[in-house]
Amino acid sequence: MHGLAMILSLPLYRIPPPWSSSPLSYSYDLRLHRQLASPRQLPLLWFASPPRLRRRSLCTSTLASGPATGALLQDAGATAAVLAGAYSLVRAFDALTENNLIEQQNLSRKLVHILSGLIFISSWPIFSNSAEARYFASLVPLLNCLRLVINGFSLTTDAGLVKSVTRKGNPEELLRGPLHYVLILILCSVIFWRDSPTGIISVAMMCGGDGIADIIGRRFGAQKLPYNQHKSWAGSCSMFLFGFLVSIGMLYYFSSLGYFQLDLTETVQRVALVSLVATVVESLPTEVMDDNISVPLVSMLTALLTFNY
Ligand SMILES: C/C(=C\COP(=O)(O)O)CCC[C@H](C)CCC[C@H](C)CCCC(C)C
Ligand SMILES: Nc1ccn([C@@H]2O[C@H](COP(=O)(O)OP(=O)(O)O)[C@@H](O)[C@H]2O)c(=O)n1
Repeated sequence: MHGLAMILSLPLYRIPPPWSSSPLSYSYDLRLHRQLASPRQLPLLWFASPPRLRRRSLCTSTLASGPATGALLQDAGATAAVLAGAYSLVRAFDALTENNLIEQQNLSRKLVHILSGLIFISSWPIFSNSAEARYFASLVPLLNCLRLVINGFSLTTDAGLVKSVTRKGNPEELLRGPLHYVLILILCSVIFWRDSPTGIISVAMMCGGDGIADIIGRRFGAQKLPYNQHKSWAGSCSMFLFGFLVSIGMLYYFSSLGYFQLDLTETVQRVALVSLVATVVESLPTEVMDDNISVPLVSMLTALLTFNY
């Protein structure tokens, strides 16, 4: 059976809406299990199959080498691919700024700020279901952490990196916002991973919420906050809205892949609360803690208290 015919022969499963309060139906599991039992028909849904079913197909397809070896190879490949993606993203924005396709270095930095973390957590499903997968994934921010430290102390000079992720082009700046950013990604990968909404929401608020606040606030932030003349209503409102929408979108993405099931109404209420708390904290006129620490940490705490995992 050639490729197209094979794909067309696949029964079109309707993945139960991730917001359904009832767990995956037995008939769905049974049908998908039947489908996965035959390696030749590893369906396009393999990627989207609930993790517990994926283990069987992985074992089926790696009987010769053993499931552990298959998972190790999968995680090593995924780590290499995401590392390459991280390097390419920074290089791409460096080139766009160099060629004046992005007129402002700050805009370039903020787009790297928004995209890096969101694409990173979006890549989590390509890692295996092994217990070690989260540690492989955390290698990406860890190696970027080392890169920031080495360049931050000017042990080497990566001009493209400095230009793409610093405000003023000083290498020491790499040791503040960017370093805090990757440390949070390591923490969320190892502690929460893709099994909990907490880490996903924290990264979404740090990247989507805090990142957009700067872009919108700098451009449309004429009306300053009464208690902080450096922050504006436009920046804070955009942080709340974008942080909320990106968090909901990322939770939908992971729940549609079967990592967890969430009740829509409760999730909207809880994420709105997390986004509100993070937005208020970000707007405070304190310089005690970098936003890349305070925003994800307060999001983590609020999400843990509301989602309980
Ligand atoms: C610009 C960044 C932080 C600065 O924040 P702020 O000072 O504006 O508040 C982000 C720094 C990103 C870092 C250099 C690279 C991180 C890569 C990430 C771990 C993996 C991305 C992989 C994906 C495939 C792009
Ligand atoms: N809530 C916010 C956040 C930022 N901003 C604007 O974005 C600029 C940078 O914000 P920021 O110092 O929080 O930037 P980062 O620390 O996130 O890099 C501020 O000086 C404001 O012009 C805003 O107007 N309202």
